[in-house]
Amino acid sequence: MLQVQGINQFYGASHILWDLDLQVREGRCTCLMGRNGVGKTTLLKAIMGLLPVASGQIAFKGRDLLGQSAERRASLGIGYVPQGRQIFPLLSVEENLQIGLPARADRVRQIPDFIFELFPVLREMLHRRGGDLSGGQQQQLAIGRALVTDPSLLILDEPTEGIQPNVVQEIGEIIRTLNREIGLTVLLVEQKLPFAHKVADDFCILERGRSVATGEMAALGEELVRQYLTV
Ligand SMILES: Nc1ncnc2c1ncn2[C@@H]1O[C@H](COP(=O)(O)OP(=O)(O)OP(=O)(O)O)[C@@H](O)[C@H]1O
Repeated sequence: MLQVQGINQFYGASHILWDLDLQVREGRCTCLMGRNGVGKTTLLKAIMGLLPVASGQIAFKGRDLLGQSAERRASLGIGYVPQGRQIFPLLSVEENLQIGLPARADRVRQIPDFIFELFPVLREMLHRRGGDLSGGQQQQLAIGRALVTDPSLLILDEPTEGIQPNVVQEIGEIIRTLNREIGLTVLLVEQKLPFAHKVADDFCILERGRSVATGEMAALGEELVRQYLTV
């Protein structure tokens, strides 16, 4: 569904992503792994069009993405939940969700009902300020906001970061439901190995901006974990 080929990316003179390939198969959940600073967030931002790339190709459902704006990539069916969630603390839950919808002069921004079926707490908290929600509720809000346009690929950057351990499991169940029951293809960055094992089908490990190992999650061996993932 998503094919990244030979991507090179620079921050100024710093070469961050090196000839990087990534395949995300339709209907599956792929986990992008690697230690801090290896380029995971940079890769997601490049896919979303939030950072320019120097060379390479990115295709979504066979269509070239690199010539498209970030807004256009979202409208083609890619939802993005950034690292740190980035909800607006002073806006209501409803306003935060509406921000995910494209602006239409001819009608009120209507939040689809399935969002509240997936996240009943967001309906309960609809008029509360985003900043008043707990960390887990904010993560649901951030995922809900990425889903209001009904994407076919959902990209999540460290969805469990800063979330209490008992809520991490809840976030995992939400991602599993989205992927296995609703059929969304998922690409996520995740550093917690047990969580990755629970939700993901495939892995791709980055090391210093290069893809160094890929495969099925069930086959991720101890040697790769020791070499590239443990700190
Ligand atoms: N805006 C920026 N300007 C310059 N260098 C940057 C910028 N953002 C990130 N970097 C550098 O790019 C490299 C990759 O960073 P990136 O955030 O993509 O890594 P990551 O794997 O997502 O790490 P983490 O798990 O800590 O979020 C790091 O060396 C980082 O210092």
